[in-house]
Amino acid sequence: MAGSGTVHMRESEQPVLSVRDLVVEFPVGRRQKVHAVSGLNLDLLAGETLGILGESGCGKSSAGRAFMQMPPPTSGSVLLHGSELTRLRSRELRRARAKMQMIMQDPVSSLNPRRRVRDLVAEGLSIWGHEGEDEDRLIREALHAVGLEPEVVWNRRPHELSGGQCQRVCIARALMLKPSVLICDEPVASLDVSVQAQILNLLERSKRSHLLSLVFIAHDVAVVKNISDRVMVLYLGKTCEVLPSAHLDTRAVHPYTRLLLASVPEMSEISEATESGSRQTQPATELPSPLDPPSGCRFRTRCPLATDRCAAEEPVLRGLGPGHFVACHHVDAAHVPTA
Ligand SMILES: Nc1ncnc2c1ncn2[C@@H]1O[C@H](COP(=O)(O)OP(=O)(O)OP(=O)(O)O)[C@@H](O)[C@H]1O
Repeated sequence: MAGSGTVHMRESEQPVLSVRDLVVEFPVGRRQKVHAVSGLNLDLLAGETLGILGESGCGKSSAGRAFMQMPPPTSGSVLLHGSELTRLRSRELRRARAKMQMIMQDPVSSLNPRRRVRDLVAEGLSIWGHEGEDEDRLIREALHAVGLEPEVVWNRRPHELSGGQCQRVCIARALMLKPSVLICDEPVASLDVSVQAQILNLLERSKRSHLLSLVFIAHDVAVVKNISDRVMVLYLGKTCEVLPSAHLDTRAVHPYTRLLLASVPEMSEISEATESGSRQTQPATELPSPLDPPSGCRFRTRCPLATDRCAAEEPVLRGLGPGHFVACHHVDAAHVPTA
């Protein structure tokens, strides 16, 4: 199903999360709309981390929020363990959604400032009927698991914690619901560099201990490469390329992926070494308006390879090799370095 943009590496497995033809649009005034996500397809397999990479404004957060139905997408399908979330209403949706939790970029503002840590972590427990005598024990265990001392933070409010501690509370709160999918939307972007690695390690550990699948949304190429098994590159709401993260810097061929790699010094050295003269990336320019995206290939206005065909015909996502898909008229398997 490469032509439909489906990215499914281990064909025999049932995905935990399947997204088909996802469209997210935001009306602006009477006539216009922001085309935030335009026909996204993905399969997330058990235990894998899928990175979604792209510049600010490419639609990463809109996609992640639409997976959660916060708000529901304009159209398309979101199947979680085979259950179609877009058709569920209120109570059923809350229950189904407990299996998919989201960690946001700004942990402080995603916590109710008036509530204490104990109550913040307890939020949502009622969905699983864990209220009652063992609730405090579960909360203590959850705090321990994310590296917080329950005795120290129990009665604290978010403003009495650091950003990293607030993100740990958010992770504890999410894990309390025993999700199978965790959507992490730029979970370290607002944190000090010294704390970022700790939170990334905690997410890795939580993934293993809770048998989670992760969708990891970020604009930071190095962070996405390090934490993900596969990377999906998004540009103006469309998928450009999907490939195993281990091959991101050596085998990526879409001109947009190469542009992103060129912005990372240690990766651009490798990219330049594998790049032919005709595939040099252009310097960064402005993202076109998502109110009126370019016709055909949305990247064509910034692409060094663009031709008339790119304006007339939208490239379809097609397979170049195992787990490697690209949507570009001008690259094929022969462009993928083999070394
Ligand atoms: N509620 C909204 N109303 C109108 N436009 C929106 C809304 N939310 C997002 N957008 C627009 O949709 C487009 C995609 O935004 P989105 O936040 O999904 O991108 P992103 O890749 O996650 O970027 P960032 O990392 O900056 O959040 C942007 O043009 C943004 O301005």
